[in-house]
Amino acid sequence: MTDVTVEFGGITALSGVGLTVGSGEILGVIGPNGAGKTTLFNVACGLVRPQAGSVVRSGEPIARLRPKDLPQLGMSRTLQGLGLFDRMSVLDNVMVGADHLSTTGVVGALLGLRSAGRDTAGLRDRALGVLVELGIDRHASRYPPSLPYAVRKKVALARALVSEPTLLLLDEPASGLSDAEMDDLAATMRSLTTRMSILLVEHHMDLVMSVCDHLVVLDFGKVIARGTPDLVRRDPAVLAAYLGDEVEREG
Ligand SMILES: Nc1ncnc2c1ncn2[C@@H]1O[C@H](COP(=O)(O)OP(=O)(O)OP(=O)(O)O)[C@@H](O)[C@H]1O
Repeated sequence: MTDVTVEFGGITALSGVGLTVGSGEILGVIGPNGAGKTTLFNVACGLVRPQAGSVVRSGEPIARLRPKDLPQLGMSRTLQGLGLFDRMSVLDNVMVGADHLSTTGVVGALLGLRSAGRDTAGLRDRALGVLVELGIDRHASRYPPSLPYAVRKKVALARALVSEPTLLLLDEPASGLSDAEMDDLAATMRSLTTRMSILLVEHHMDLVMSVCDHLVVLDFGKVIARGTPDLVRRDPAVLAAYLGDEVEREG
């Protein structure tokens, strides 16, 4: 992103924000409540269009990024609300994430269109492969409402992975997870970096500090610090921003 500014009415949610997710790196975006993290994530996935600045992918500015353009750009996202289909099996939920790779469409296959059969066999294999990678293949034929939250989160991640993105956008993937589940998520994220970059927006400091290569810290819509977790952790501007947040909450 270069020089991205977003205003909602009179509120400046982002002001001249620039960041780069390097190849194979995990870039974390952190900041106190209201700092602009969600807005930044929404700009990255085309849900919010900035008033100024641009989103650049592989050196090319993207004129009007929309969420449906993400697969063609080698991008994929998970959202805080998991957005799984309750009446579809885990495997079908994951296959939906790869719809653009199929000529007839997964939806066509799910509707029983015969022409879609051969086309989706490959996608089914790929979806199963991702479920195996995430250790949830035994749940392939289950329905999301019958599964624990952590497993449903993995299904949502699997759906984002099946399109084989080279840039994965994760919005608060650790929310609602136990410490052990978070360790598992961290290991998964690290292993994914062999084939993709990750932009991580996350509140949970332990995860951010342990898994990210670099961090960008927002406060009141501006970048107040950037660098390795070790550097950012000791930055006085970051400490002051978070301390202010604590004081406000306690008050
Ligand atoms: N749709 C909107 N309309 C008006 N103001 C908005 C809108 N979305 C965000 N804002 C404002 O923009 C600022 C940044 O909000 P944003 O949700 O991006 O911050 P955040 O860092 O994600 O916060 P949190 O950690 O609380 O989720 C806030 O002042 C927020 O009130």
